[in-house]
Amino acid sequence: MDANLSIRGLKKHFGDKKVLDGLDLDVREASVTTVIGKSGIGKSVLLKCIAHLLEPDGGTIELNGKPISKAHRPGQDGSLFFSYMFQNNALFDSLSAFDNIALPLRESTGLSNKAIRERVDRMLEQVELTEASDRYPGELSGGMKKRVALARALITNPQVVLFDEPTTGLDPERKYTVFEMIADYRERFGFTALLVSHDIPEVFGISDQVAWLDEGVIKFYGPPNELDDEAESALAGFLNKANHGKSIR
Ligand SMILES: Nc1ncnc2c1ncn2[C@@H]1O[C@H](COP(=O)(O)OP(=O)(O)OP(=O)(O)O)[C@@H](O)[C@H]1O
Repeated sequence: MDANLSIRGLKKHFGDKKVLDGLDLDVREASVTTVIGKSGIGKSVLLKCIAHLLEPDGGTIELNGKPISKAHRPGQDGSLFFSYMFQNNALFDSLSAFDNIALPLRESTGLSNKAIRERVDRMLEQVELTEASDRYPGELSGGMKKRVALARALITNPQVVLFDEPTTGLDPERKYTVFEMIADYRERFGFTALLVSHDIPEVFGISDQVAWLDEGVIKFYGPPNELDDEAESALAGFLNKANHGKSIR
C-alpha cells in the first residue's frame, strides 16, 4: 500500500495507563481514514502524537518515509506537512476571521504580509467567507465558524489534515454539511485526511477506511462496508450512547 503516513509500534502511557500500546496504522495518500472507538480510548491522544502535540513513549511515525519531527518544519513557500482541526474549532475570539486564518502563516512561515494577505483572501473566497472577513467569531454562525476553522487548517497547504471530532456540537443537518465540506475540500486541495468521529454511521459516507481503536491498538482497518462482526458488536455497545440514537438525516 502506498501509505504516506506510516505509524509503527506507537506507545503512549500516562502513569500505569497504556493508552497506545504498540499501535500500527498506515494511512494512504489522499484518502479519508476515520478512527473510531469508545470514549476515552485514546483517539485524541493518537492524533496529538501525530501532530507532535504529545511526545510518544515509543514507536515511529513517518510521513513519506521521513520521521515526522522533520516533516513538521515549514517549507519556504509556507507549506506545512500537517495541520490539526481541533474539537470545538479553537478559534481566537479576539481575532477576526481573516486573522484567525492568517495565524498559522504568521506564526510558522517567513511569508511577507502581502503574500499572506493574498493567500488568505484567496482562501476566504474558496470557503465563501469573503464578506465575513472582518467579523469576529462571536459574530459568526456555527457553520461559518467551522468554515473558518477548516480554512485555517488548510491555509498552509498541508499534506495531512487531522480532524478531531469536527462535527461536535452541531445539529444533524450541519454535521452533514461539515462532512460534505471535508470530502469536497479534500477533492479540491488533495490532502490526506485522518478523522476522529463518533458520528457513526454518517461519517462512513466520506470514509475510504475505518480504523477501530481498542485496547491501545487498531483492531480493525478497512473500508466501512467490511467492518467485521467483532467490530460491529463492540461498536453497537457504544454507538447509541455516543449518538443518542440520532441519525444525520
Ligand atoms: N495529558 C494527559 N495526561 C494524562 N492523561 C491523559 C492526557 N491526555 C489524555 N489522557 C488520558 O488518555 C485517555 C485517552 O484520552 P483521549 O482524549 O485520547 O480519548 P478519546 O478516545 O479521544 O475520547 P473521546 O471520544 O471521549 O474524545 C483518557 O483516559 C485520558 O484521560
